[in-house]
Amino acid sequence: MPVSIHQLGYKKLSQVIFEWQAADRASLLALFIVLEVLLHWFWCLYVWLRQDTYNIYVDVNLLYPIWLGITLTGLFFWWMVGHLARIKNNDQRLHYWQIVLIVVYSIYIAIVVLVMGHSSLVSGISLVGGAMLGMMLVRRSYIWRAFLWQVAFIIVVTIIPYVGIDLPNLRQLTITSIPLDTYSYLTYSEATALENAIETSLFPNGILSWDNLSELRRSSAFFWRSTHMYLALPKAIFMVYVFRTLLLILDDSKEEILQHANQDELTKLNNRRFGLRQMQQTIMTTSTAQDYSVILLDLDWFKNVNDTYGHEVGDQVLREVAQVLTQAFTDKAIVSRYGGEEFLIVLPDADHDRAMNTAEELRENIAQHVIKTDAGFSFQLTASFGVYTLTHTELLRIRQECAAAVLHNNSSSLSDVDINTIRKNKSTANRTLDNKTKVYKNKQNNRHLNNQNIAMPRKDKQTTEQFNRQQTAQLCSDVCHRLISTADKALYKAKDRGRNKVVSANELLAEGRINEPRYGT
Ligand SMILES: Nc1nc2c(ncn2[C@@H]2O[C@H](COP(=O)(O)OP(=O)(O)OP(=O)(O)O)[C@@H](O)[C@H]2O)c(=O)[nH]1
Repeated sequence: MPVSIHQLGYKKLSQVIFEWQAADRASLLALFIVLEVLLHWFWCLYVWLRQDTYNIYVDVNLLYPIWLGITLTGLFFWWMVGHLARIKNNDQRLHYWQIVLIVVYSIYIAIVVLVMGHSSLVSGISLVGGAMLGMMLVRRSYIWRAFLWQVAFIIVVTIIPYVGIDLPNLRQLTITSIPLDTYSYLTYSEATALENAIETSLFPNGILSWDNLSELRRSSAFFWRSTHMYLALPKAIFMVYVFRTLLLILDDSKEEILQHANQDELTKLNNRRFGLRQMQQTIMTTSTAQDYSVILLDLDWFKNVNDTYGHEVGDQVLREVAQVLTQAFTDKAIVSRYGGEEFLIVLPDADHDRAMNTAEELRENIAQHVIKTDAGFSFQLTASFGVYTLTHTELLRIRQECAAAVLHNNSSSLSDVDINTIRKNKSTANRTLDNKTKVYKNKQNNRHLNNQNIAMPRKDKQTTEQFNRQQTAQLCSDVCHRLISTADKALYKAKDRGRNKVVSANELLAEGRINEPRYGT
């Protein structure tokens, strides 16, 4: 079905560009060309209606064949709009007609550019805008070639008058007589206007006055500048609008890609990777005046749900439990799907009592939640919880241990890697650095130097910073895994004690039932 403007009103441009079939997009391009050709047609009509005024600027004899050509081109592209949509299932014919479309349009616009002025706004916009729009809608390789031909064409028509060949130009008339020695200083349009003015006896008593000449120059320039703006600006505005929309679409896609990368497809919670990354960030940035808690929960006998009601109902359960979790928390909590039927909740500002109460509430909410299947069954299920809280003093200690470990690893690594470079450049270094740099000479002193950050060569500094970042990230990840594994031990105990329970890892640690996790080493 041919594309209509009516349809365009309802379709988002993103759909037009990315979701339509190739034939529909080519058909849309033909429709845009029809609109452009229509603008040109109305220009011809306007000049023809007011030819008494404009015949001093416009070669009316040339206007007629051009107008006829514009009319035929318009009809051809109007036919193309429907034709391209009709052959959408035949790839070969579609490619053939795409080439025809581009070739005919290129020739058409080349003629328009030629007769309107190849150095005008029209040619600039046609060259760039036409190519951009074309690339969005039809095969890019065709448009690229057409674009190169257009560039070559503009170069040729710029050079050709200098080898004595006259090209048709609506703004130009053959000059048969010119009563001025200063002709060489006049532009084409001024000379043309002058010539026409003489022919139409514009000058009173055949006398040329500079006032008349200035008036002619102004009116001629105004007419042609208005013409170029009329022909070029709608296309320019449209192009910028399309480009802006395209960028918005790209922004949306980027956001969507990021969301997919960080989100669990089934539950729409954070996925494990993103949950861990956020946990790593909070562990180093959260205030050390607050305790830091993690809750790990695992659905009880979930395999039975799958076995009894099927995998789809299992999925439904996971989605509904995720909803229960999302509704229970504020922005600060990090809720993620940690594994199959396991969820991780990080509360970066909760002390142990609050974390235990939260887990208890969640346990009750899940146990009370009724799952209703499409097949008409309804059932409830429970979950077991392991909770572990780091007090703010422990958090501070871990951070200090991490920082110390980074420093330690950093200096030993530096002594292995960088000291060689430094020694190689010893003579230069000795010359350029002050006395303090001589501490580079042995490993011990090198460490001292690094701590003081004295006149380190730029590249070494960057390597050190990068190394520090990697070390910190690695240690954060290590700390997170140890926190989760401690909570997991409590979860295991909850399962052991009959499920549907909340067990505190801190209590297990105090009772000596599990080992103290070690961080930062
Ligand atoms: N429907 C569905 N099932 C999943 C998904 N991911 C994991 N599972 C299932 O979750 C079940 C986990 O079973 P188990 O690890 O034996 O644990 P359980 O049956 O919950 O028993 P306990 O944990 O000991 O209470 C397995 O049957 C997995 O196939 C998922 O995305 N969708």
